[in-house]
This record gives sequence, C-alpha cells and structure tokens, in this order.
Amino acid sequence: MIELTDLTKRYGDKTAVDHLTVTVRSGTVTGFLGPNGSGKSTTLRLILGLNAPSSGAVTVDGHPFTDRPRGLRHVGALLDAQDIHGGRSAVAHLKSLAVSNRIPLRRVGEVLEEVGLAEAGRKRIGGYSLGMKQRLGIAGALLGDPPVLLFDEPLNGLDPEGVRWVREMFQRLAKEGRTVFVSSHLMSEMEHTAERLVVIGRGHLIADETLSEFSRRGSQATVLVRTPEAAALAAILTAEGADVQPAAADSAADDDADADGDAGGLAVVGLPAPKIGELAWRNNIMLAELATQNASLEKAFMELTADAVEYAAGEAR
Ligand SMILES: Nc1ncnc2c1ncn2[C@@H]1O[C@H](COP(=O)(O)OP(=O)(O)OP(=O)(O)O)[C@@H](O)[C@H]1O
Repeated sequence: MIELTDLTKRYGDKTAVDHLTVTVRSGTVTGFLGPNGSGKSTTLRLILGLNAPSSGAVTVDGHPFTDRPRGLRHVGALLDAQDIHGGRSAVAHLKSLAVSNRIPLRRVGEVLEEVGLAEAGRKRIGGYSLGMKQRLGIAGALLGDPPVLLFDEPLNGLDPEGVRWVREMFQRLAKEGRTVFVSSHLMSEMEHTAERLVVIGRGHLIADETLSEFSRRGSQATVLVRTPEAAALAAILTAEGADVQPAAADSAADDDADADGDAGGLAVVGLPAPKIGELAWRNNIMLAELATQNASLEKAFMELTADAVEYAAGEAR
C-alpha cells in the first residue's frame, strides 16, 4: 500500500504536485493518469524518495521509502527505460543491482526469463529496441520480488503482443497481493490495464475510483430505450427535463428493433436508466429495452482534465 498525505512538491514558483492525498491499494492494478506535465513522474519520484517533498508525506507499507535499506526488496520501479548504461549487458546491469540490494544472484536469470530476455541477456543494452529496454526495466523492478511496484509509462514502445504481455503480468502481480501503480498519459492504455484509477491534473487529484465509476462521470451518458409507445414516453421524459432524440440508425436499440418488430428507439440524456424505467412503469408504458451507454472513458478523461491541458498548453515548458 502506498499512502500520499497532503503531498506537495514545488520547483521554484512551479507547483508540480499539489496537496495530493491518495491511498494506492494492494492486490489491484491502479492506473495513474494525467496529461503530460501533470505531476505523475514527480509523484513517483517522491514515493521512491528520489526527491524530497516540499510538504506532506508519503509512505510505502507504512514506512517512508528512504527508511528502507536494500530498497528493491520493498519497492520495484521502472521510471525511464532509456536511462540505462548502454555499454553493459542486461545480465551485468541486473547483477550490479542485485549485489547493491543484497538480492540473490539467481534472481537475475529468473527475471530475465520472466520478461522474455533470457536469450538476449548477454548482449549489450545499447543494441536493444525500446521494447526490449522496457522489458529490462520491468525485470529490474521485479528483481527484489517486492510487494510494491511502480511503473512510469511502461507500455511506451511496446508492440501489441508486448502490451498484452505487460497487462497480464501486472494483473498476475496484483493477484499475488502486490501494489501495482502504473502511470500513463493515455486513457486508452489504462482501459484494459487498471482496475482503479488515480487521475491528476496540474498536480491536483481529480479522481480516485474504479474504472467503471470513472466512466460514469462522463457528462454525456446516454440511455437507449426501446418501446412501442416511443412518442408518449418521449413526451414524459422531456417533461422530466431529459433530452430525448430518436436513437441513431446504427444504435444497438435500432438493431434490436429490426429483429423484434417496430418498437421505436430513443436516446435519452439527462435521466438515469432506473428513473426512466420507473416513469415508464408509472405511465403504463411497456419497455422492450433499457440500456445505459456509458460515455467512453476517453471522453470522461478529456472532460475532466480539459482545464489542466489548457493550462499546460498555454505555458512555456
Ligand atoms: N526538476 C524539475 N525542475 C523544475 N520543474 C520540474 C522538475 N521536474 C518536473 N518539473 C515540472 O513539474 C511539472 C510536472 O512534471 P512531471 O514530469 O512530474 O509530469 P508528468 O505528469 O510526469 O508529465 P510527463 O507525462 O510529460 O512526463 C511540469 O510542469 C514539469 O515541467
């Protein structure tokens, strides 16, 4: 578990992390999402004790990371896969990490096997592709078999097979009870990777919740309704303040209508499905279908971080 308490980091008059209070739970993959420059990397560096907070506190399983000698046994991290000595081999790199963290050397072979670099382990890292470097960075994070793992943009540079592999690995690590905290600036990357999301913008916390809770934040959640009495229901829902439109021709409701007769499809924005069901029932209107179409996660992310993005874009960085 990682606990950030009122965590703040300033660089001169720039506040990179702004009073952030978050608990990252064990046993689940948590996505750490925010536009470029929102403070993700700074937060990860604060967790690792690589930078000191201006105020507030951060603990890993109850302790400041800086209190822990042999850190890799407590927290494994991939911060920047490119930031690695190109002249050495993966084996030499991991061995030196193992020695300085008093980790048994047999772990080097084990983690190289685990990330699919067993064959390439003796080659110079300078000749590795970005995807191979990401795998090596992940191997380094896994080396100490730690209960807490941090990954900064780990999907960057991976091909689709690599992305699938990383996702499965994160899920397995979480199932083993570990804390897995993964940053990205792309919602699409997190959609099939994380179960929970911590979203920040301009260093502020914007959301800390499950993926499905987050998707419901999208202001344009639409409910598709199909009923033989579409005109009557539309009038009732409109009177309740909803925006009611005929469902688009390619909607699921219309596809079903083709199969089931001539029940009309309505796309309703502004009332939740249970309320629509209740209004239909009270007015003796039969429903053939009632389905919430959540706004896409991407849309919710864009809406929620719009201010933060504008701010960053307007700033000299
Ligand atoms: N060492 C530093 N000195 C001054 N400003 C910094 C420093 N490190 C980060 N910043 C600033 O703090 C803000 C947050 O940066 P950070 O790298 O943490 O964001 P990020 O969300 O990781 O972004 P990205 O996805 O682009 O890496 C940015 O405005 C950045 O310019």
